[in-house]
Amino acid sequence: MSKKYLVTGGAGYVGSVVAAHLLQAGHEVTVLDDLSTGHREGVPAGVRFIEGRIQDAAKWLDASYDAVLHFAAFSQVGESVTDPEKYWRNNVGGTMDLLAAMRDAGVRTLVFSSTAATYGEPKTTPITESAETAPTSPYGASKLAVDHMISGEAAAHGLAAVSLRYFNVAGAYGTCGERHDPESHLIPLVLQVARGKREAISVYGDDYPTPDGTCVRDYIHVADLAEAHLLALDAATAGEHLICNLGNGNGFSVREVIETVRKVTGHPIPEITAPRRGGDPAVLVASARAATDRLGWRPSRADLADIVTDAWRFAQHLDRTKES
Ligand SMILES: NC(=O)c1ccc[n+]([C@@H]2O[C@H](COP(=O)([O-])OP(=O)(O)OC[C@H]3O[C@@H](n4cnc5c(N)ncnc54)[C@H](O)[C@@H]3O)[C@@H](O)[C@H]2O)c1
Ligand SMILES: O=c1ccn([C@@H]2O[C@H](COP(=O)(O)OP(=O)(O)O[C@H]3O[C@H](CO)[C@H](O)[C@H](O)[C@H]3O)[C@@H](O)[C@H]2O)c(=O)[nH]1
Repeated sequence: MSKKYLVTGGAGYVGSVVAAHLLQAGHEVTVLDDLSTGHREGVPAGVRFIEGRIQDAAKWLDASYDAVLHFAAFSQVGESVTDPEKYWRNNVGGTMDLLAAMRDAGVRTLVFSSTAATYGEPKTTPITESAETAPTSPYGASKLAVDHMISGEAAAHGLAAVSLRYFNVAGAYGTCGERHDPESHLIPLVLQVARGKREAISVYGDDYPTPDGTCVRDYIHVADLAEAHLLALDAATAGEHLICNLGNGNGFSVREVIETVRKVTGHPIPEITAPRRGGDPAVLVASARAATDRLGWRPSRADLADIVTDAWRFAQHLDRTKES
């Protein structure tokens, strides 16, 4: 049955891919985005677009919406360390306003973009949802605060809520892909070398306790991630706040990623060994068992070469359309 959804942050990377999936499933989709880091042209055709802030969501939200999928946030880990108040105000303050607007409008289902950054430096691998949450950045702390806020909203006011804790999102879906500015994520940065936009890739540390000394991450295809959001909408239950990790359960090192980009693009990708980046855990790999058990989710694009191939195709699309 066709439903009506509000997607906050739907002009951004993950939100635009989820909006495209909702549309393809036959739903009516409205994107609310202030374009602070998003791109108007990234919003899929056929979606209603409102340029506005989640802080003002009450202006547009009404009982005709079946649920909100909430992606709008600032998400630069480094910036959150130097400008933490920006993160508390937007990610936490903005979500408080959004939850109030949902309560007032009687919209009682929420899917929220949480993050592996809520766990901080893991004590055991793979990471389950019962692992200690000890974020190492204000970004991670702001997302954890929102998770706590949502738990309270579910317990006190019967919200049906699912938080999805993404690990390293990568890849693209058609013309929806990753375009952060500045870019900090490994795969788009390595692809910038292949596109001739940067000379070499810096490898942040090769003395970690991992097989090749570089950090290991769990890369998940953004289209697999999007499918989990549709399943989460079905699984959401009044009064419950379900939290699920989303990852493939496989770790790839920084050097393995660079090597995969060399194979996919045919470019030599020069690399420079640089000092460690502050706050990077050596290994972050998800247990996605809860997502499988509770949502019925199974990733189908776990191969790193497939993920990089889709990201490369999107980068070439940007070059063709002369975008950055
Ligand atoms: N990309 C990742 O690897 C990753 C990993 C874990 C979690 N997340 C989370 O997923 C979500 C989406 O991330 P992304 O990579 O697509 O980021 P993005 O920056 O591409 O998208 C965020 C969108 O939110 C919008 N926005 C920000 N504040 C807003 C506000 N107050 N009102 C309205 N719109 C606002 C921006 O303009 C942007 O379009 C974020 O909540 C992020 O914390 C992302
Ligand atoms: O130029 C670069 C960029 C990154 N890296 C390394 O590549 C790995 C992946 O880095 P990303 O910046 O792509 O991703 P992170 O693992 O830092 O970040 C991810 O995990 C975080 C939780 O720790 C947040 O959830 C964040 O949103 C999510 O993208 C890290 O070891 C990083 O040090 C490099 O060596 N060189």
